[in-house]
Parts: sequence; C-alpha cells; structure tokens
Amino acid sequence: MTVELIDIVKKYGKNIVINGITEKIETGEFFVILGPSGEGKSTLLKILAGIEKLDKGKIIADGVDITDKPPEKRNVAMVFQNYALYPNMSVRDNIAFPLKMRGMKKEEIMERVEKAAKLLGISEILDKKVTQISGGQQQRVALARAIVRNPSYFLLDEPLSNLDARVRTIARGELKRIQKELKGTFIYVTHDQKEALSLADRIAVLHKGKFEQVSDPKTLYEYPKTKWVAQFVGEFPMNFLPGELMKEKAQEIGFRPEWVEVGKGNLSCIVESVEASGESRYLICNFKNNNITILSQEFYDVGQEVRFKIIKYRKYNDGQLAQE
Ligand SMILES: Nc1ncnc2c1ncn2[C@@H]1O[C@H](COP(=O)(O)OP(=O)(O)OP(=O)(O)O)[C@@H](O)[C@H]1O
Repeated sequence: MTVELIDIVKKYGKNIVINGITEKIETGEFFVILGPSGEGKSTLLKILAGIEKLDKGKIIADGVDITDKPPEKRNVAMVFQNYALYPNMSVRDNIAFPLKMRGMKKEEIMERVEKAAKLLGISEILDKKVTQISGGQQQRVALARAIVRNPSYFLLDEPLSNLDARVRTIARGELKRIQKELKGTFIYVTHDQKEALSLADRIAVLHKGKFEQVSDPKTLYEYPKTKWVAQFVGEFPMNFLPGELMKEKAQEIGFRPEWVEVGKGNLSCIVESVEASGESRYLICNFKNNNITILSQEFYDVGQEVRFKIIKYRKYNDGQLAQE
C-alpha cells in the first residue's frame, strides 16, 4: 500500500510539532523517520495510525483519503517500544488475540498464528508464557501479533530500543528480512542514525517539523543536504572547517572522520583524546584551533602530532550543501 502525506500540520496548543510535510511512501518500502528526541516522530506515527488528529493536510492510502478514518478502519499495525504483550498469556494466545477480538474462526486463527510464528522463527516457544522468553523473542512476538492481521501498512516506533546492543544488531537483520518477505510497507521511527542507515530503503530526517532531507542511506551519508543533517547522521558528526582555512571558495567544507588518510599528507593536528572502535580508533584532534575527529588504524597517544590528508570533502554555504 502506498501512503501519501500531503501538507501535514500538527500543533499542540501553540507548539507546531509538524509543520507542513508532504511525502509519498511506496508499497513495500522500508521508510525510516529519523530525528532527535522531541522532534515529533511519534506524533507523526500517531497521525498515520489515526490516533492523533491533524490540524491541516491529508493522508491518502492507495489513492483513498483516510484522513478522517479512525484507527480501527485503517487496517494498520503498530509496534511500539514496549511491546504491550499480555504477561499472563502464552505466546500463542498473545499472537492470536487480535484475531479472536475480530471473531475469526478457530482453525483460521491457528493457521495464521502458525504461519506468523514460522516466519519469525518462534514456533518452538508458542506455548511459553511471555514472561519466560527473552527481550528479543518478545519483540518477535509483538511483530507476529502485528503480522497476523494482514495489515496494509506497519508503523513501528523504536521497536528495538530496549534490546541490548548485540541482540539489537541481529534483530535489525531479522526485521529487514521479514519486511522483504512480507513485501510490507514499513514506516519506522528511530533516533538512532545507525539503525536508520542499516534498515531503510529511504530515510526522512525530521527537524523543526519538516523533513530536512529524504534520501536513500548512501546519499544521506555521502551528501547531507545541510550542515545539521551532516552532524546528526554518522557515528561522529561530520567535521566542518572554514573554507578560507582550506583555500576553498565556500564558507565551510565538511568531511567525515574516515575521509582522510592518516600518517601522511601536508596537514597536521594534535591528538586531544582517543575513542577506540573495534580495529580502528577515532582521534579527536586540534587542528589550527578547530576540533576535528579523524579515523585512524594506527595507535596515537594524547598530545601526539598526526599528519593527515583530506581525501574527500563537501562544500557548504549558509549551512546548505553547495552544488558541485
Ligand atoms: N499529547 C500531547 N500534548 C501536548 N504536547 C505533546 C503531546 N504529545 C507530544 N507533545 C509534544 O510534541 C513534541 C514532539 O513529541 P514526540 O513524542 O512526537 O517526539 P519524538 O520525536 O517522538 O520524541 P522521542 O524520540 O523522545 O519519543 C514534543 O515537544 C512533545 O512535548
């Protein structure tokens, strides 16, 4: 199902949370809404679910105006941060619950539950209570419960955030696989840029009530449209230096920590702190009184001088990416 947002505006009193968003989400797309806390991500999902009313604008699903349709008429599945599973019920009963509520026949319920459980790899734990299973398994149960209803589109609000880092990485891969198998339209909210970059077909960066950039992950990372996006997306923010300092005809140049060669080159900086990351380390340096972060495979100590060369950079004027 395609989902179209047309000039969406949402206010809470005088607080304009969503300030005119227009975007079309395609069938089978994994669309991630990325932004820091408090930017209105959850509000936008609630609007799509029909839980929150709009102040202005329209929502069109597969060509039909659903702006005024209540949640139960939208055939949409929501998966939240806290899965809201029923602790006293078995996994099977949790998944079956929405179907029972609809008065579906027992055999069909069984069939759908088994199918969803198989897709999610939780067939073996169907008879356990949800209190007896891990966080990762609970997340899959919540997803199974969403899937059994054959929803037209899925709304997911940071569903992986209470899993620990290792499990989360695995769960991400799983989620992507499931979405592909279902060919489902997934609209997924997160404040975690890494999660967005690894899951999304397209990412919409929400800032000040608008989508500041909507791009595939590679373009978003390689060509951030604004300085704000450049510094929000990435393990470390993009480095910015005055264009003048780098003899460039732009107000600023931006480069990512890994867009450098370390150990040679005609630039040098002094290491102020070091952040280890697996095989490599981020050197936080002072470069002509500017703070920069560069990625190095070699060890360096605080206070040491590092020679480096910038191998790739972007130009920015007034905080906007300059046309090449
Ligand atoms: N029911 C409400 N009444 C009034 N203000 C609200 C309501 N819900 C949200 N807000 C405000 O709207 C803004 C956006 O909130 P929202 O929860 O959508 O942000 P978010 O990006 O999802 O944040 P987080 O990542 O922390 O969940 C915030 O300033 C919040 O205080």
